Amino acid sequence: MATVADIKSALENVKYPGFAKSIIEFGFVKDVQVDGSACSILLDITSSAKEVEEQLRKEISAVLSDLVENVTINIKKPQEPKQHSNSVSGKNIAPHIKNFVMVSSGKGGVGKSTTTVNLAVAAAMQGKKVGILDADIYGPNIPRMMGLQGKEVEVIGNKAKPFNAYGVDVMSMGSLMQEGQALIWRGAMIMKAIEQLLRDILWEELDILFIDMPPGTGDAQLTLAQSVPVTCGVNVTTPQHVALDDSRRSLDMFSKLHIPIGGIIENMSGFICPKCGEESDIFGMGTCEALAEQYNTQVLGNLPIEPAIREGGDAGKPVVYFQPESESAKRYMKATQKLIEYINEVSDKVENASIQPTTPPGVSACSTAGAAKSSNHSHGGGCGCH
Ligand SMILES: Nc1ncnc2c1ncn2[C@@H]1O[C@H](COP(=O)(O)OP(=O)(O)OP(=O)(O)O)[C@@H](O)[C@H]1O
Repeated sequence: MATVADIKSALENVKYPGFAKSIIEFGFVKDVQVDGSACSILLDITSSAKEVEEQLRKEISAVLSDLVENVTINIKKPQEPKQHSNSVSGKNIAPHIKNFVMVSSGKGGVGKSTTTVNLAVAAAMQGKKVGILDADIYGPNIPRMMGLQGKEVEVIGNKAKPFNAYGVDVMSMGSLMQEGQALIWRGAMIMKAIEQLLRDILWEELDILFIDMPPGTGDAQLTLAQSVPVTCGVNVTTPQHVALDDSRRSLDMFSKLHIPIGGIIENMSGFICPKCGEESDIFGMGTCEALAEQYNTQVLGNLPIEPAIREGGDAGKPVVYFQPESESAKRYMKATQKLIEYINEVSDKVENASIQPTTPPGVSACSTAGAAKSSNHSHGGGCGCH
């Protein structure tokens, strides 16, 4: 029968992967116990790599196979360093903002800006210090939706002060560009614009900055992910299968950029008749559950087509603030609560501020001229009850 000394002596033949010394010489073997034909070993190693653990398990089992029948190997190792969206660039150009939520959609017109506004206002109503950065350079609708259209930006030094509406700090490319001016955005310009919106705006200390991205997966998403540690992404989609295919691309992008997925908002999920209050299925309902499961995330909420949502958007009066008793407002509040819970779970205990900022002197974004596109589509229709 093998003894502890026999086991230790066999383990002297197991080299620590990548080194000439054995795990015994390194002092990584912390405990060996033998019980008849079984033995258990406790290792405490310095690498978090999966490959190192796998190799050690294989080699230990091999050297002990003649001595004992059953081997239990327990390995203590450091936690794998967490990948952030900015892990490669190491940049964090807005360290005083605790959490960044990237609101994305696979395609345009699905209600991404509407969702951003209502989630942000709901988060402020739930006591958070919140901002919205409208980075949708192709169609910056946030000023209209927050009742800020046409307001002049206040410039202090060479930085711009965000507006405040309904308890939320807001800055939009739309407020910095001259309305109606067309501009073709190319890669480098998009990157510069996104960086300036983070660096040259006097953002206060915020708990959450919601960022309304241009639709799709392009340079803007990449730049943002490399510029700050994005806490999580929220995907907005409508329930039709064609929209879900686009959403997959958007969700794949989150994964590639190491952005945790906070959840999916299924927008225009059914229709609530303003006259009878009845909910009817128009584009399909509940189709995002399977998508959420596939990406190991959650559906934050199913938002119906409700005229009050569109009217609130057009009038600059977010439904969650002005009609808190409406079904949509309640669902936005619930979705926000779920999102905040998720943020609390994933956000590191390490303060964002402890990641060293890189702040080369920037040029004020206020000088940037461009286009403001307004794309408010109305979703009317009826449930057929009248
Ligand atoms: N659940 C809803 N019920 C009723 N109207 C809605 C709903 N969601 C969005 N809308 C309306 O649909 C239109 C498009 O919404 P929004 O601008 O938020 O979409 P988007 O995805 O941000 O579009 P873009 O790609 O142009 O930025 C707006 O008029 C908005 O008020």
